[in-house]
Amino acid sequence: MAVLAYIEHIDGQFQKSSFEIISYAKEIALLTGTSLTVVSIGGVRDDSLQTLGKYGASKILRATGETLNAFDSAAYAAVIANAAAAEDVRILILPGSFSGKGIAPRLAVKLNAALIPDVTELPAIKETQLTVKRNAFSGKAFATVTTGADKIILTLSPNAYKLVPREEKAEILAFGAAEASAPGVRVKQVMRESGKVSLPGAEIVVSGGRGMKGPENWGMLEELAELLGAATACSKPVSDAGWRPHSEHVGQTGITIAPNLYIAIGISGAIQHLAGVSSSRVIAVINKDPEAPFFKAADYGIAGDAFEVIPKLIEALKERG
Ligand SMILES: Cc1cc2nc3c(=O)[nH]c(=O)nc-3n(C[C@H](O)[C@H](O)[C@H](O)COP(=O)(O)OP(=O)(O)OC[C@H]3O[C@@H](n4cnc5c(N)ncnc54)[C@H](O)[C@@H]3O)c2cc1C
Repeated sequence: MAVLAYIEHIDGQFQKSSFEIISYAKEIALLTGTSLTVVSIGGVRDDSLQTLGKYGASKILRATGETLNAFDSAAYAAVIANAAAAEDVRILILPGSFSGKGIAPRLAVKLNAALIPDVTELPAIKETQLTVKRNAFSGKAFATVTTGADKIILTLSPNAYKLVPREEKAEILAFGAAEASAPGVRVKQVMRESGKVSLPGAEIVVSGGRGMKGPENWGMLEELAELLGAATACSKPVSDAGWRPHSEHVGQTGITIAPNLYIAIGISGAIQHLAGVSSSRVIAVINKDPEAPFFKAADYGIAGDAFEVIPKLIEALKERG
């Protein structure tokens, strides 16, 4: 019984999160003495697919077709379900991303599988029982879940597993598109902001809150982000006010991120905000109120006015070159 991993790409390019999925899935295949099959959906060039061999993908099923050019959770779930049946799979690994969260429940229903979302560690597998740790309550707690189900789907939290370099020669096989019914919503065009670091998989995130006073002050956050190679994010009231796009809103009702470094500027640290960022490896807070709750969750803190601190940080980074 093989292990199957679904990996996503942006315009044909794989991100670090996909290599994490393959590293993690390969380790489970080794633990269970089985093989790993990777499913890639949509237009990806052969040379990009070949790079997956560096993390242990030796068999890649590539599904292409008109209905698969834009993300559609029903169509993608149908392809992965077909691949799981063809490969006689017990354990499926999906990213804990927007698309993974859309596909996983549909797939669980199709395959009559147990779904364990947001796992953070390798599972312990004893005979038919699989036990794994997962994030619970928006990252405020961990749960340890055991299942003996015939089919098991795990979604892996971003940045939860290391990259494990391996040298495998990837064999790429064309896989038939699913007979998915016509999607209810048809995507006509996808426009991406080019040249910006994408928030979900970013290593460093510079985030601003209501303490930034208004959208006209975001220039310095963007400059800081650019110098650090970081993505930008914001608190909910900031996106609600239209200062920043909703795609940047992190927290309980926004997206969940787990970068290596999260820099929170002028954000109070409400529990609903922390729910989306508390898995960050290092948290640095800049707030003019030394009593701001965010300092309790921070690894580093600067109690100071953002309008004085940020220009100094920018200057120091420029001097460093
Ligand atoms: C059901 C529900 C869901 C929610 N979901 C989310 C969510 O997903 N994400 C989210 O972010 N919020 C969410 N919220 C809102 C959350 O409770 C907070 O209201 C919000 O996070 C506060 O945003 P803020 O920290 O930007 O603003 P504020 O609370 O107004 O804090 C601004 C901070 O900036 C500091 N400051 C002011 N001026 C400066 C300066 N010059 N320099 C440095 N610091 C300065 C202040 O000291 C203060 O700490 C949710 C609320 C509810 C009820």
